[in-house]
Amino acid sequence: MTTPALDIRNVSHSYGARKALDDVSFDVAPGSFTVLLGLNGAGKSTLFSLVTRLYVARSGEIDILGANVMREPGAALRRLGVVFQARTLDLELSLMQNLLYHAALHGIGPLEARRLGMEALARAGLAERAHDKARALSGGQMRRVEIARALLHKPRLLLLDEPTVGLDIKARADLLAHVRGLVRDEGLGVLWTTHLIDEISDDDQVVILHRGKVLATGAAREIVARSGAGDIGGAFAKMTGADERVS
Ligand SMILES: Nc1ncnc2c1ncn2[C@@H]1O[C@H](COP(=O)(O)OP(=O)(O)OP(=O)(O)O)[C@@H](O)[C@H]1O
Repeated sequence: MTTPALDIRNVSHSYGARKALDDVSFDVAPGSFTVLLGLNGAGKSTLFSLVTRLYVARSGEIDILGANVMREPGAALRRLGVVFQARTLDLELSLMQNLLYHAALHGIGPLEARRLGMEALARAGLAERAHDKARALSGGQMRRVEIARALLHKPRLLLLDEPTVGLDIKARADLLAHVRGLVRDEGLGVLWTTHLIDEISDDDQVVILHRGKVLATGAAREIVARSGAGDIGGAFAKMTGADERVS
């Protein structure tokens, strides 16, 4: 069996008495676009914090390409790229400076960092903007730079936490197409969190997370078929109660 890009087994986490994650298990295969679908408060950000080791899981195991985040954190985190929900570019720096800063944090020397930076910007369609300040970019372009930065050290797993928040319809579609292209062309494993049904394609892998529990995993079309609903929004509503529709 191929080693999963991300393997989450029986993970639980509480904030005081509030259980944010309850025995969560799923995996992300290499070269798969996996959507973590859940409403606000489902536990998506908590899960991100555990995978990135911002928090320590109270119970359960998390492996990134076979490296355990607790026992081998250095190896695990080197295989991981993350795009957080909040924007994190320095707007006063150029795109290249933003990338070089990240490369330095990963111990990549300046010459190699410039080469990798130009390569990453070209992949993002932004090579000609390398020396523009980040402030001059549109929201969608900024997201692409954040993705380029997250991929600079060549991780095999990319996590994106609600990356389309604040983008218009076209920028959302472009960003989705860009990331799906990375999955297809480079075999990256991607975990994309959202509460937006229309970001899911029939062939995507989906994990439905609701109030800290995984309610379903599998290809979107299989989840829909199993539920007897007409579409993934209907399947979600059936599983969670009709009043809890995702948009
Ligand atoms: N630092 C914290 N202290 C206490 N409770 C928290 C904390 N962070 C999250 N929670 C609670 O844990 C649960 C899961 O929250 P989490 O932010 O992980 O969900 P989410 O799916 O990412 O939602 P959102 O999209 O709104 O960020 C919620 O009930 C939330 O109120």
